[in-house]
Amino acid sequence: MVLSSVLGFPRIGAQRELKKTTEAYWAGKVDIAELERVGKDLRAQNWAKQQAAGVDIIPSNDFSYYDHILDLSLSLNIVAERYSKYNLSTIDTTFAMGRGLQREGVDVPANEMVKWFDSNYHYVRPTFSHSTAFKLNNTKAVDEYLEAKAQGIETRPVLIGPVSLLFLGKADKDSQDLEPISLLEKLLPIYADYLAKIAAAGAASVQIDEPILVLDLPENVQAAFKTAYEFLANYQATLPKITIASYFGDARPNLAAIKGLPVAGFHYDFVRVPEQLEEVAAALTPEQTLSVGIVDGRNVWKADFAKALKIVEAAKAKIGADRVVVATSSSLLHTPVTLENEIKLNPEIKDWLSFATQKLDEVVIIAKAATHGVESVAAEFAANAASIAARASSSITNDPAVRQRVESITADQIKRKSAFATRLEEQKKNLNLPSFPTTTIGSFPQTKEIRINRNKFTKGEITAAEYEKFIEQEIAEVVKFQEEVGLDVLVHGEPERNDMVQYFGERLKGFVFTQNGWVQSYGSRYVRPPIIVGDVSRPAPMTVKESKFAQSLTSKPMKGMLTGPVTCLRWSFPRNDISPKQQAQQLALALRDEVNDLEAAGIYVIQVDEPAIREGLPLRAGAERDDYVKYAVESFRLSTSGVEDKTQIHSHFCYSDLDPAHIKALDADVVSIEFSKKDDNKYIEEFSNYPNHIGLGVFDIHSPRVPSQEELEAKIQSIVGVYPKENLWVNPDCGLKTRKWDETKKQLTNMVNAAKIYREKYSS
Ligand code: MET
Ligand SMILES: [Zn+2]
Repeated sequence: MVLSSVLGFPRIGAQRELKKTTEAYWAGKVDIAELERVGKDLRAQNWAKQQAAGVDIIPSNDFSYYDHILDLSLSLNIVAERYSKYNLSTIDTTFAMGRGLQREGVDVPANEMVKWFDSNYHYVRPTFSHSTAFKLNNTKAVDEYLEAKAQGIETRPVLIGPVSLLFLGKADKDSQDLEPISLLEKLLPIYADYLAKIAAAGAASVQIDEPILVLDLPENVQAAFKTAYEFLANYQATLPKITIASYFGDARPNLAAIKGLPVAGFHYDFVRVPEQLEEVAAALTPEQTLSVGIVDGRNVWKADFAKALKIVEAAKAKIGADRVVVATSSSLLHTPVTLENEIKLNPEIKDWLSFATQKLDEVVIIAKAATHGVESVAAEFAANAASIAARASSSITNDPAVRQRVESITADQIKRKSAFATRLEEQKKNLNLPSFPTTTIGSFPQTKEIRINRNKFTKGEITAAEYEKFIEQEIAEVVKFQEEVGLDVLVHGEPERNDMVQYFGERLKGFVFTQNGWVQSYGSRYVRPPIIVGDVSRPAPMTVKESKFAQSLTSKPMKGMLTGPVTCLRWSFPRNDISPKQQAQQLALALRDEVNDLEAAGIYVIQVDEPAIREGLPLRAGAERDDYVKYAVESFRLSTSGVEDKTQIHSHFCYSDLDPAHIKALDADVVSIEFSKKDDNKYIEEFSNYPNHIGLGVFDIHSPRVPSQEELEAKIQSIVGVYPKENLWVNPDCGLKTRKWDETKKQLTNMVNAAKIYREKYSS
């Protein structure tokens, strides 16, 4: 019998219940009991849903109020003294580590937050130091297992594995010489103890995620798998059966490191890399099971049942039905909760889609077909085949004019007219900026008022003219504020944008939108990625009106603000019927028209944000990665190279460890990079010979905390020591949309004043 399995389910709730309560808790509007009640409710619903769908292996401990990696850090006491010294409750420590905390007697910044592999989820990076003393602080996984059991549902707890936990963490400030993986032997007994408690509670098996198996790993990390899992196998107490889960890529290069480990089975992602079946199956011992991840945990398209079944059948043929499990490729955390409430979607397109809830059925149906034959689910298979065929032949997906334009892209289109040095001279004349110019990354606080008005407009309660007037007022306020505080390159504040990708998607042909398709990005920040269904083009200008209006209010340069082609692609659900490269090129051409239109309208500083460029980088070195870098860079250049030398192109990056070579290749005149939480010296040096101009973020915009002017001066000082000062800009890490106005005012005032100190210091 082939069992069905789910690696994790979205925890946010179909109506974003988790966000609403967490934010209410932060605002002091609900107490911890209410927060926990909502959490419990969500878990109960998710388990019940999976049970009702007939899923055999249902996960628990996939729930989190903020981030599941952070939760494990707390459970294992990976909590720096700067947090633990306040003796906050577990949940408040979690939030302090996730988002920083500043209130009476407490002032502590957040831990670094980084991309979860190549997804748009972010985890809070564990920080290890010589003084890290692992111990079991709580038994979250046990508690949630028992909670499900009390509901009559047997679950398989999920934990991040010890090797990945260490490897994905970093050395804390006070212990920069520490290599976290060296702590493995200290961590293992605590980890084993945790597993023993899970077994004692009655759990027969656990899913241990070791997602780093799809990365290029140093030898000592490869060797750590053997150390870890042999230790666990030999532990004095009984532990649950372990399935090691890998996802998002190719595990083959690390197969030697896990082959023969004393565990019950392995899970691999066959949506991403179906070719790995042969080798990973051959590496199993005769008792080990193979969990075949075949229903896409990362995208919204219906699984192709026939294609999926073929892979499952191939696995069966190799190792026998009883050792095969049909599973989601990864946790479903990365997909929206359900398609049921999408009443506005074009029914033709809706029929091509499958969200987390629908994917439960897919896993169950494919497992059934693998167990009892396709006849047992004949109707489901027939309907699926019809839907797959309908999409392949639909006119929605193909626009010959767009295809033609992509075909005719020339080398000249991906090159600015002159080299940077020449452009710089033109820009100096055109823009007349001081040294250490200050700017922001684009968005200003998205206030309740903005959201209310946008909602009213969407619902038709106010007219387009009324809404436009409201937006103009907002822009005017933001411009006025920036002039008062003394910023040099202004922005219009992006009040008209619900989201930096959605806004563009709504104005481009080829995208569709959901009403409730939210996916967690980090903490209580969720995004509703647009879905690219067809060839992309720009019917009309998208941002010119707002930027032009903003420029009319000030004599300072107004920065136009666009989301780059790769980011539009990465933060949407992409098509799986044409290549990502083709989609990026289509987007780049549409954006090129917009950039040129902005310039024609008198906007001479234009920022094209590419925060997602890093996350798209294939996880391993090799041809696929080289190819990505090439088309990602070319798409950016295609969108920005149509302008004159005097027009200054900015780009912006946040969240992740970037490769300076890739950023350099974009040839933007100015780049801004998230930086404030990177206190390690190596980051300061990383971009120090960057040839064009650069602004390293001086404060964390994810935190309500207001750094003092002195703190910001110290930040600038640390940069000035290493970088040519005439190349430097001063800016925050990223946009301010999630901040409150009072925080923003204080933060920017301190930032501008700190920059002025340096401007004076070096003027002569
Ligand atoms: C995630 S990058 C965000 C850039 C955008 N221009 C903003 O300021 O919001
Ligand atoms: Zn950003």
